[in-house]
Formats: sequence, structure tokens, C-alpha cells
Amino acid sequence: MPRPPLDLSVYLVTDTALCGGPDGVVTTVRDAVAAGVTVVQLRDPDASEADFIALGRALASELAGTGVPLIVNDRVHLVDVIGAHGAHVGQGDLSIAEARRLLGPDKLLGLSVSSPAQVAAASRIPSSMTDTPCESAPGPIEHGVLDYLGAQSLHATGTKPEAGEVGLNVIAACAAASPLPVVAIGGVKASDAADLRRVGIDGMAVVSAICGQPDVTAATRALVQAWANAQPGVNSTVTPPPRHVNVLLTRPEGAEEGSYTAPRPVQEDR
Ligand SMILES: Cc1ncc(COP(=O)(O)OP(=O)(O)O)c(N)n1
Ligand SMILES: Cc1ncsc1CCOP(=O)(O)O
Ligand SMILES: [Mg+2]
Repeated sequence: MPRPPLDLSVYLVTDTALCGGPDGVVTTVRDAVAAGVTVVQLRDPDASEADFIALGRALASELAGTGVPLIVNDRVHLVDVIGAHGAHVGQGDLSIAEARRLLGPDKLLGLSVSSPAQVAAASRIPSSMTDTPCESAPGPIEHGVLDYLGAQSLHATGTKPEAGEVGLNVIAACAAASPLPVVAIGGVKASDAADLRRVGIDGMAVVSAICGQPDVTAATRALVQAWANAQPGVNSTVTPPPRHVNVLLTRPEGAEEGSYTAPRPVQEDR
């Protein structure tokens, strides 16, 4: 089943320590969503499995009825346990084939990239995802395996120093190379909105621009306003809607659940 289109414009990635603990994460998410955040990712690499599940469930219940999807960082196997809408994985995490197998066809899946080469690699077809492997065949992006990319890092950031910094030109090249929406992450502030929209990025993923801010509502509104005021560039995939909306993953009769075959385009509007 095709997933609904995603509004990535102001994408909050949580940080439990910066928010002052799990209760602070819930409060931050509540205020940020009320102020216009469009996606929430639960990220807590240090949490125990039990604490991660408890916080995830609290966020799922907080987000119920808001239309804002909850994305689980790294721990794809917990998406259903938590009642989340999808997962985000990086280059060093489990493969997108395995992530999609665990998620099934209806959940959202994002992948981190740091270069146009990684966007291209995500577009190459793993033989596990098709019964007709072929060099020129469409890859996971066209197959609807992925929903969006997270391009990192715009700026060096104290939140994740090891992520480094690639700068605006590389972020722009990732957007240009991608048929999927791309959200930028890494030191992103409201003042980056104009540059990011101009080069075709579809949203701003932030941790410290919201988490730990003295006024989460005001900080979020500043991001939302900056994004709304910025002009979209030529590569933006926001308008018209992303192609993946029109791609259907099919499971042949008798095939094991979670196994995938080539998608069937159900509508072509681009
Ligand atoms: C939206 C978004 N983009 C990139 C990342 C980074 O993911 P990853 O490279 O796997 O690093 P960790 O976050 O797992 O430390 C992200 N989380 N979200
Ligand atoms: C999770 C992650 N991945 C790349 S940079 C980053 C952290 C971004 O945090 P901040 O928005 O505070 O710079
Ligand atoms: Mg990861």
C-alpha cells in the first residue's frame, strides 16, 4: 500500500538529555507539535530497550490524532511495539532491505546520506528486493522501499560531533541526485531555511534548535516561520508530490509476508 505523502518541513529529532529526561521529551514534543513540527523522531542511543519502549509509547499516545508521524531511530524492530509510523536508519545501521522487511509495506523508512554517491547507492537494486535483478532496473527509491533521505551534516554540531560537516553544496547535490524528498540535518537553525529551500531541500531536521530551548514553542515557531518565508528552489520535491506516493509494493500470492517484488506504478503524474 502506498504511504501517504510526508511533510518534512520541520522535523524534530529528540534528545532525552537535552530535554531534561523522558518527561521533558514528552513535554517538548507536545509543545513543538502544537507550534507546527511536522515529524517527530525518537532518538535515544543510550536508552535501555525498556526505557526506549516506554518513551516511545508515551510519544505515540501524545501524537495520536495530530497527523504528525512518529519515527523510531535505529531500533526498527520496536516500531510496531511502540505503535510508531516508521523508522530511520543510517549507513552503519541495518540495511534498508532488512529494515523494509521488518517494517512491512505500510510504514515509513528514512535513510541517512552524506554524499550524492550514497544517494546513488541507495538507488541501486539489491537482489533481495527483486526477482529480476538487472543493472538498469530501478532501485529501492523507485521501488518505494524508502520514503525520504536525511542529508548530513549541514554544519558541525555538538549534538553529534562525529557526524562532521559536509556543507551546503554537498547537501544541495544530494537533493539534486534524489528522486525522494530530502531533509537536512546537522546544526540546522532557522537562519538556514532560505539556503536549504533554495537548493531544493524539503525540510529541516533539528535537535538542539528545539530540545533544551528555554521556550520550545517560540523556538519551533521561529523554524516554522522561517521555512514558510523561504522560497522553494527548482529541485524541491514538495511540489509536485514525491514520486513514491505513486508506487505500489506488491506481494505475489503465496509469497512470505515481508518479501517484496517489483512495484507496480499505479499512477504516473510526473
Ligand atoms: C532525519 C535524520 N537524518 C539523519 C540522521 C542520522 O542517522 P544516523 O546516521 O544513523 O545516525 P544516528 O542518528 O543513528 O546516530 C537521523 N537520525 N535523522
Ligand atoms: C542525529 C544527527 N545526525 C547527524 S547530525 C545529528 C544531530 C543534529 O543535532 P543538532 O540539530 O542539535 O545539530
Ligand atoms: Mg542510525
